[in-house]
Amino acid sequence: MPVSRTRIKFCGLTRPGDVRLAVELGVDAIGFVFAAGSPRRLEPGQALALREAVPPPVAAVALFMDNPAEEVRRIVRALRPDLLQFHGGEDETFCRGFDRPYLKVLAMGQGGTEARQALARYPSASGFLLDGHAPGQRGGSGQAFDWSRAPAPGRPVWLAGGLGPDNVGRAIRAVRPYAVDVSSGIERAPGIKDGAKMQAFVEEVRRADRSGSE
Ligand SMILES: O=C(O)c1ccccc1N[C@@H]1O[C@H](COP(=O)(O)O)[C@@H](O)[C@H]1O
Repeated sequence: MPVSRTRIKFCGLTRPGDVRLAVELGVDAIGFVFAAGSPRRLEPGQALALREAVPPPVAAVALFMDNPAEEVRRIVRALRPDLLQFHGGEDETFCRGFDRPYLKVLAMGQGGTEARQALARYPSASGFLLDGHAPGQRGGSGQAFDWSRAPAPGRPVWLAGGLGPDNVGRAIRAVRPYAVDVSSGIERAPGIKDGAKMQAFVEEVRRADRSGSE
């Protein structure tokens, strides 16, 4: 039986060495944060240097949370990301206005969005990223949610929120997502990734993929 491969996205990288290691480990996507107030937010010059360290076919993802359209446009023009990720209250018209495929994030935390209704509001989304925070809160906080509430939208699901080497295997077996996304679970401090945790995360994903095909 063929091994189905769960894609991996590492997010919130701020150092070229972390980007290089992520590429060596074989991750599929690397996320750069432009959300205001985030400790992982990049300045434009820093972001360009990091983006240049992401070779095809690894995807560079630009993450926004209610940023003004003009700022998103400026970053898209300068960085040429492969994919956008919208974490805030952005509507469908906003999300599809930048000529790039995008993921819409659904806040799955307590009191969170009624996921099924939200899915229908974004027909142009390339996929949905399920995060553990409540609506209006920032992501990247390491909060998991009850995976049994994960919807099956018929479009790719990127599972996020509180994942790490210790629970990503269980998460994959519970949700069978297209991709898993991690930030704080592979960090030593916000924006400072930990090489051993990055490697352990990738190994656990591969292990879960192998066990799923047995
Ligand atoms: O990382 C941030 O600071 C951030 C800020 C605003 C919105 C989202 C943010 N992070 C993203 O949230 C998910 C889950 O992160 P975690 O693994 O639970 O720490 C991921 O996509 C982060 O990049």
